[in-house]
This record gives sequence, C-alpha cells and structure tokens, in this order.
Amino acid sequence: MSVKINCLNPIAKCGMELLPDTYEVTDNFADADAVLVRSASMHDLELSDNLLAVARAGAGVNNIPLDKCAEKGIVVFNTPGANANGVKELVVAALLMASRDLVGGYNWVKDNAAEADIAKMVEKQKKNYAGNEILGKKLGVIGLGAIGAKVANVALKLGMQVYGYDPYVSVDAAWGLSKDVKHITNVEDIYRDCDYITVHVPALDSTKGMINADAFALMKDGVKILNFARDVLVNDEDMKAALDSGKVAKYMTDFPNPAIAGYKNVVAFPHLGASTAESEDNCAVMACKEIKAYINDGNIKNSVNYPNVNMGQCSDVARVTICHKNIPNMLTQFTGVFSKKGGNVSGMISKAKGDYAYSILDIGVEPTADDIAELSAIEGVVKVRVIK
Ligand SMILES: NC(=O)C1=CN([C@@H]2O[C@H](COP(=O)(O)OP(=O)(O)OC[C@H]3O[C@@H](n4cnc5c(N)ncnc54)[C@H](O)[C@@H]3O)[C@@H](O)[C@H]2O)C=CC1
Ligand SMILES: O=C(O)CCC(=O)C(=O)O
Repeated sequence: MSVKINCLNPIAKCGMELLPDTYEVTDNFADADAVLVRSASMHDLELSDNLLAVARAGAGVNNIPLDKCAEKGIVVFNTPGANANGVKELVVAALLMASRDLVGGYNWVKDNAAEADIAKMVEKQKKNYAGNEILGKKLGVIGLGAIGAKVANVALKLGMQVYGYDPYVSVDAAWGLSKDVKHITNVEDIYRDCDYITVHVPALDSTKGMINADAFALMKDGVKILNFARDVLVNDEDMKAALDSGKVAKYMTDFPNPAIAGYKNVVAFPHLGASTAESEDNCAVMACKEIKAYINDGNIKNSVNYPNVNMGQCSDVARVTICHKNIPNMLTQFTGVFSKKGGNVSGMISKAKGDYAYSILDIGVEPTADDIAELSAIEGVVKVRVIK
C-alpha cells in the first residue's frame, strides 16, 4: 500500500518521521490520500474523491471546510492541546506588554543608541514609558479550553484575580483548572468587572464579533483586551472606536489585519502563538499519528467532523470502514451485504457525531468489488474503504 501525503504547510520533521516507509510526500494536492495543514486556507481548494483525511497540526479548524469534507467522507483531525503551552506563554508576555510600555521604551533606546550620554538621558525619559503592575488586577478569561485554562492558572500564580467563563467547558479542561478561578456564568460580569480580558474561543458563527460595541459599553474605562484566538472574534470598527475613546487602553493581538494593524494602542504579532519548536513538534507528532491510525487501521482519534472510533487492528480477513449519514437502519444493511453470502462479521463498531456516522466491520471473507459497490450504493453511504 502506497500512501500519498500532501503538506499544505511545512510540518515538523519529528512528526513526518513517524509515517511508515510506505508513505510518500507529494506536492500535488489533487493526488493526495491525506493532507497535513497548519493555517493555510482550504476553503477554495477542490477536494478530490481519493482524499481520505486532513490533519490540522493545531487547534483552530476555521481554515478547513468541515461540512464539505464530511459530505465527501474526508475525516478532519486537529491536535487538541498540542500547542496550548506555546500560546499560553505568549499571552503571559502580552499581559506584561499591555502593562509596561516595553515596545515604546525599546524603540526609544534603539533610536538613541548613538547618544554618548544615553545612560543619563534614560533617567529623564523613563517617565514616558511607565506602566502598571498586574498583581491584584482582575483578568477575565473567556473560553476555558486547553489554552484558556492554562492562561487562567498561570495568571493566578502571577497574583491576578482570575474570572473564568465557558458555558461548554469540557470535563478534562475543568479538572485542570485551579479552584481559585472564579466561575462566571454570565459573560457580562467579565465585561463589567475585569481590568484585562483575554479570549480563547474558536471562531464560530456564535463567537464571531462577540467583542463589539455592546460588550465595550459594559467594560471599565482603560480595559486591556487580548486576542490570541482569531481576529474575527473582535468587531474591528467597534474596537477602533473604543481605542479612540480610551475605553480600551491596549489591544494585544496575534491577528493583525488591514483594519487594526498599526492602529494606535494596538500591539499585534504575526500569528506567533504556536510558533515554538515545542508546539510545532507536538502538533506534528499528534497529527501524523492520527493520520497513520486512520489510514492504516481506520481508527479515528480527535476528529472534528466524524466520531472518535477505535477497534484496534483488524484480526480477521478484512476490515471495511464506512463514512455515512447518521440515519436509521444502516448497520443492518451493511452486515446484510456480507451475511447473505455467508460471510461472518466478527467485529463491528459504529458511532455518530451530528449528522454523520462512522462504522468499522471486520469480516471473515475478502470483500469483492461487487460488495463494495453494493455498500456504496446504500442511501446515506458517503465513503467505503477496504483496509486489509
Ligand atoms: N494564536 C495561535 O497561534 C493559536 C490560536 N488558537 C486559537 O485559540 C482557540 C482556542 O484554542 P484551544 O484552547 O486549544 O481550544 P479548545 O477547544 O481546547 O478550547 C476552546 C474553548 O472555548 C469554549 N467556548 C466555545 N464557545 C464559547 C463561548 N461562546 N463562550 C465561552 N467559551 C466558549 C469551549 O467550550 C472550549 O472549552 C482555537 O480555536 C484557535 O482559534 C489556538 C492555537 C494557537
Ligand atoms: O501556527 C499555526 O500553525 C497556527 C496555530 C493556530 O492558530 C491554531 O492552532 O489554531
């Protein structure tokens, strides 16, 4: 079996090395069985019928057409938590940079580096770059997933009072959260009470533009906003008005766009959150393991558009995997294809996620081309694959 992998962004070597020798890298997207991607947008790409899987080496999947992939039986993975520490550390830097004018001070020294009496000059200049401490200040964390929970915990260690809001928090994330994080059930309390607000939610229809004029109206004057999640979470025009009026003292973001890059009191970075050697390695390793488990054995872990399913390795003559719609009577039809010719189904698993489902059948006979055609013709079946 030869498997063709296309990388839409560079993926760390330590991940690629985990792929067996039977895998080869292709530059041709249309030819690929599996795709590895970081932030490259896939929305305008034509998805071929041979494409089986996409692994996002990272957390956010707003660059991938998830529904289109599900409809074509393309399983999309991400790497939950693999870059969370990298982002957390950059958010800590941003919290400090929002409080002390490190950029202004640094630029002043650079501009005056040739002055012979620079050591004396700084003592006069430093008042222009004075700031405040974060100790005792209130930090609101919106979204307590892999990144938000880490940010909340470290902010407590830095002596901040931390308010956390996440109506959908996972059990795992909640276990990792310090009990000293104040549990907020209405996001407006975060807007009203906090000196710093940091957003760590995915870009969804329900979260786009959530930091807007209505939210600013509730906030304290001089609030500092941190956005290391996605630019679309913030309404740029409302942010510019809030910066102009002094409602927002600093907007720290990892997502510059033409509207806010270079705007007064905006400190923007070029999407650096996950750009550490450690995060890149963690994401690459997790993404490549997910691809290998799916391509070789049909098992799904960390998919965002199909359910997680694990049936180990095939211990019978063949394994058939089926991506299908989550509708009644599918399993009877699948087993019927083999049972009517006396083929035993020795193992079977089926799980659903939203409108789609995924089934694995281990069978005691070699499936024929007719069997596969019959399975594929069942209404609601999206993709059928024979693994062994
Ligand atoms: N700057 C960068 O380089 C990076 C940015 N990101 C961005 O950060 C986001 C979060 O990443 P992770 O923490 O790893 O994801 P995650 O999936 O672990 O956490 C997201 C959390 O947001 C919560 N949430 C969803 N809707 C919400 C709402 N309306 N209000 C409050 N909470 C809500 C979820 O319940 C979940 O707990 C990603 O979706 C991505 O957009 C992620 C990694 C790197
Ligand atoms: O640098 C990257 O790969 C992007 C990281 C990111 O934004 C994410 O994981 O959601």
